[in-house]
Amino acid sequence: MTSQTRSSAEQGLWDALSRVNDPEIHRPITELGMVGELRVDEAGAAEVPLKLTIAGCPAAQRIEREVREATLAAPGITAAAIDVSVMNPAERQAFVELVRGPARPVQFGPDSLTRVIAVTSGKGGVGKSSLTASLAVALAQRGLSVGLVDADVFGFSIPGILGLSRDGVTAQPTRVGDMILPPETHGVKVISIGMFLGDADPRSTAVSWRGPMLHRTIEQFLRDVWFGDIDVLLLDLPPGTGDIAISIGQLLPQAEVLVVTTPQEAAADVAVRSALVARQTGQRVIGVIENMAGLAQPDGTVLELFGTGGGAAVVDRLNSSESAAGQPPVKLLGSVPLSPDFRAGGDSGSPAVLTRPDDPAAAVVLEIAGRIAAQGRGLAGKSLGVTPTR
Ligand SMILES: Nc1ncnc2c1ncn2[C@@H]1O[C@H](COP(=O)(O)OP(=O)(O)OP(=O)(O)O)[C@@H](O)[C@H]1O
Repeated sequence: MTSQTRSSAEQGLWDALSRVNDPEIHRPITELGMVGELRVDEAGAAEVPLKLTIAGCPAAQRIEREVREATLAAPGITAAAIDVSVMNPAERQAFVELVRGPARPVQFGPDSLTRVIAVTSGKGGVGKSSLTASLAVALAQRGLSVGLVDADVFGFSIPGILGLSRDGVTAQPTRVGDMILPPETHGVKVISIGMFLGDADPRSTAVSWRGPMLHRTIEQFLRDVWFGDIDVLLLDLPPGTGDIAISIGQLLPQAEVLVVTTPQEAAADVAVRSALVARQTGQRVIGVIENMAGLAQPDGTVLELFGTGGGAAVVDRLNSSESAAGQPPVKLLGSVPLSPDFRAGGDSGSPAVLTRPDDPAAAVVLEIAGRIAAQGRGLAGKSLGVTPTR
């Protein structure tokens, strides 16, 4: 049925339904082939065939409710019968191609306008995942559309920190054909290896893969997981200078890199090394974040549990290294103090940047997010697709 063959009541209903968005794709269901040939009889009774992408679609109830409400609110409609079915394979393939385009390139290549920021550290346990998740939420709160890839395949913790994994059960991505839609939480689209373990409990499941398998997994995350037009993609890398860091360098050479360290000298040493690997693969280090800095005591003194100066030391060494030639100077973006509430927010899946923005650690992370958002993406080396005129 086309707009020419619809009665005016049917056209009014179609227009009303075009204001209902698919909650995962964020586009009108009428554009996505999810509404079939609708009918309105002379008494104003409407029949709406609604096609869901897959059986058991997690958003099914919400879509059906919104379609019913929109139908009953359309001009002249007196009754609504919503006939829910599931797309056949050809319709599903058409849906995927409509959303993603016919080809399946690795997303976020050199011509993408999405800023890609990989977060790295030398040592484990310095708070890299907590900061990456909190920065993602803070950037989303500033109105940016944000994706987050948990590439820390051995130590994946992002689903837990963001409340997508509770009591051993982790949110699952929706699969439509070969397209994977990442779960969204606190405004961030998140994908993690922890979401691909089937029924295994992520708390007690080890992922022990060699380099090629890791490379393929990251490549699949960037090819099959559909993030849409996002402003920023954050990647939580495993600590150190291993296979994943090198894969990211190959797959996303335009990625910018944030380095997380603690104030401790031993952490600073290895943090510098991980940043140098990133530079070797062509990535630009945009800043250093010092985490686990002094904890304020009730008597006003500050407990420097991990010493002081690690963040500044990493900045100095990166700026004085030979690899700094031709690079903009690296800055210390902030020093995040130790904070029991910040830790507790991550443990409970409710990041302190949302629930306790005045917490000293959360406040610094919010400030850093503001600084990163203000930097914008460097367009050096990027083809803008314009030809100079004389
Ligand atoms: N500023 C902070 N104050 C208090 N606790 C913190 C802070 N930052 C991180 N933590 C806590 O430290 C622990 C380690 O943090 P996290 O898992 O983010 O580190 P990581 O560097 O990603 O570790 P790995 O890479 O080894 O997985 C967590 O329990 C986290 O809640």
